[in-house]
Amino acid sequence: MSGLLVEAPGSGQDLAIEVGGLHQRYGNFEAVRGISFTVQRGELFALLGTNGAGKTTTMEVLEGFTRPGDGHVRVFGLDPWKDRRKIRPRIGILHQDAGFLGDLTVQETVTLWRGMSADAGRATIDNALALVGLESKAKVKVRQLSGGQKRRLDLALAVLSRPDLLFLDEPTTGMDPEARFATWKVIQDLKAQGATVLLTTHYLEEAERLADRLAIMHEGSIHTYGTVDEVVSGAGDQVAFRLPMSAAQAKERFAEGLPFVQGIAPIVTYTAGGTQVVYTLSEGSEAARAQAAVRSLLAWADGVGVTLERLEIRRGTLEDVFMRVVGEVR
Ligand SMILES: Nc1ncnc2c1ncn2[C@@H]1O[C@H](COP(=O)(O)OP(=O)(O)OP(=O)(O)O)[C@@H](O)[C@H]1O
Repeated sequence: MSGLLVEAPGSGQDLAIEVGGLHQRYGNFEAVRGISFTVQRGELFALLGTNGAGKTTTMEVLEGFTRPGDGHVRVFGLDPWKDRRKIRPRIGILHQDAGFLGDLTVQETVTLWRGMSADAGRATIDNALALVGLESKAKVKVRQLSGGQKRRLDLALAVLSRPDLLFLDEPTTGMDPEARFATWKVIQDLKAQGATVLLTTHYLEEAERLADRLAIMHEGSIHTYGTVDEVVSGAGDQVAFRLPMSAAQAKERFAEGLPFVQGIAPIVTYTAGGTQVVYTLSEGSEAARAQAAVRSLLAWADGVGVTLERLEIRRGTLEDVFMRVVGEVR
């Protein structure tokens, strides 16, 4: 499904990023295989995907570090490679690995960075450190920071010049839940002040919390995209319950297996406390369908004389969609 156009609601000058049919190669290897998407100004767009899907490669083209291969790429209407001098002052970049000098303190690092920044006047060092909660570490050497603290320093540098467009490549990797939450708040605040954000992450919850729209990439192609609600609605509802018995007891009792519901086989997981059974109803299923599934399961349970514990109808999750995308193309 490469070459899908992921259109932002706006167009033309509302767009911060336009990518159309981008192909990107490393020698004979095609890392990006004809992807298309747009990001509207002020929007937060998340690129999700498996390891090696091509997310960082795409970011590097948009950041002006790599010459685009085939296809159309624009950042604020300009060519990110040819016009990188014009674009650079307007963007902030958080790389996966910034490569700090370990002997410098946090404050010295930010000072050095600020000296190289094209628009240094827009933020003070104290502000930048306060923004990411590193004020108390100003005099600490970078090599003494924890992994999550280094990631926060990365973010301070990326936002130092208050950029119009932020590229955040896995911004919360290595952070504890509290630091991750604080970082989400920083990103939301920057967005509220008008920044456009292109984010990559392996944390699906992060995308669910932050993204206006997202795309799931795998092996160089975009396989699904849309708002979080649009993407999640493709997951289908699930009907789930627990049987109060061990795997051995369940196998003995239901020698012929658990029933199919609407032609769908259950996914059965045995745990110490019981047996979890889940049916994923097809894409776009309606409440009536889930209700009919529950009815037939209750009839089956009455027939075999078993209690369905914690019986529920639940909405599919982004994780379900992600696993299906990855599973389908394997
Ligand atoms: N400089 C390079 N030379 C050759 N191959 C490369 C180079 N950089 C990346 N690749 C390959 O291109 C593919 C895409 O890599 P990329 O870093 O863009 O993926 P990603 O989606 O960011 O992955 P991850 O989530 O693991 O960071 C991978 O198969 C990777 O091995």
